[in-house]
Amino acid sequence: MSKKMIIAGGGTGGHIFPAIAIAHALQEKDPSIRILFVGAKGKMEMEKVPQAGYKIEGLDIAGFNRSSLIKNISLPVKLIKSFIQVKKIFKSFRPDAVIGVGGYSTFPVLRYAQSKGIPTFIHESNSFAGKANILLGKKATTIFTATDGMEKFFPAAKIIITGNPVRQAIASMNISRKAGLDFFSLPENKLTVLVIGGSLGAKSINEAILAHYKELLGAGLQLIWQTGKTLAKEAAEIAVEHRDIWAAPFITEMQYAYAAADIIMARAGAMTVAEITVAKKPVVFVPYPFAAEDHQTMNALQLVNKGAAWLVKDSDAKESAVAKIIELAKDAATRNYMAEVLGTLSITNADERIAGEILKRI
Ligand SMILES: CC(=O)N[C@H]1[C@@H](OP(=O)(O)OP(=O)(O)OC[C@H]2O[C@@H](n3ccc(=O)[nH]c3=O)[C@H](O)[C@@H]2O)O[C@H](CO)[C@@H](O)[C@@H]1O
Repeated sequence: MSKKMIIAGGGTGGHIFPAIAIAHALQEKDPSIRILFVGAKGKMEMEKVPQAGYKIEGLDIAGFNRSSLIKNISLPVKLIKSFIQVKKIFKSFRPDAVIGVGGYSTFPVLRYAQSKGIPTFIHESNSFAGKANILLGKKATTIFTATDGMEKFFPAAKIIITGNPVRQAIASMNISRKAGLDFFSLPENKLTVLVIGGSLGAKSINEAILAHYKELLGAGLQLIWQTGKTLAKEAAEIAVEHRDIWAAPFITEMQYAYAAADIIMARAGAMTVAEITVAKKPVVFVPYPFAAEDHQTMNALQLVNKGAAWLVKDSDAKESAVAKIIELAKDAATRNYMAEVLGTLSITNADERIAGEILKRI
């Protein structure tokens, strides 16, 4: 009998893309497996998961809004509604196992599975575990983590350190720099700076580029700029004026961006960090300072402490992030050193390992 699995989570790319990577790896190991994603209505997964070829159901769930408490009034109702939806989904799909990748839908789906004695698996991509995952970890079958030292959040015997599952299009790194640059219609003779604001974009990074892009161009650099939604219009206007700038709110084919890049400026979301180690491109991180427990700074420091990256604080971004990029562009020795260290940290088989460990246990 073919096995059936639910993958639950989403909200941002940092949860969706590793989930898709795990789904592909499961399917590769056992093509008869049936996979259903469960996400949150209106969130990015409702678009990205079907694009990757999988079915998804959306729950009416919402996250806890830290900035506006009043917006949480409808939360209990939504939670109850989503538990009813989850019950229905389980009744018709009858999963043999459930995988939680973090984000809105993870909690109700895994909680329900655990109450029914269905094996649950968690993937925690950050070096600081989220509250929902900590709670779910107690009854989970196995918890896959990106880094060591996670025993402070989860039962030690359940942890397997796999690293973060970078999707194969990026992990295989089989695109040349020229093919990457061609994709963005940029020439080969200039160093290329790739700016990644994370799946939702980064306001402070965009403001830094807007204020100083002329210095970047003046230093002979060209730019691939992923803006997210904020300031996307301004960026698009500048890109029309300047042939050396390519800008868009979202880059679907990130493998071309990594191939084209010589230097990266980025937020330090867990998957972005994992992908940069695979791409082995020198990087200046500007971590998002309001992520839970400042985990982006922790993600970035793991590379910075090894000499594989530089860090600019969000509050200094406008002032000095572009200057740091120009400094790095002039310093080939540091760039080479960073690339070398990044190579020693890269993990390209986490998807396969996670899939293998799950299949062993169900
Ligand atoms: C603000 C915030 O709380 N962000 C969190 C969120 O970030 P976010 O969703 O930005 O997460 P990550 O940096 O981990 O991953 C982004 C993913 O989106 C992809 N991508 C991004 C831009 C683009 O144009 N195209 C594209 O495909 C990247 O290749 C990557 O696979 O989830 C991460 C993983 O839990 C956390 O570490 C981050 O702290």
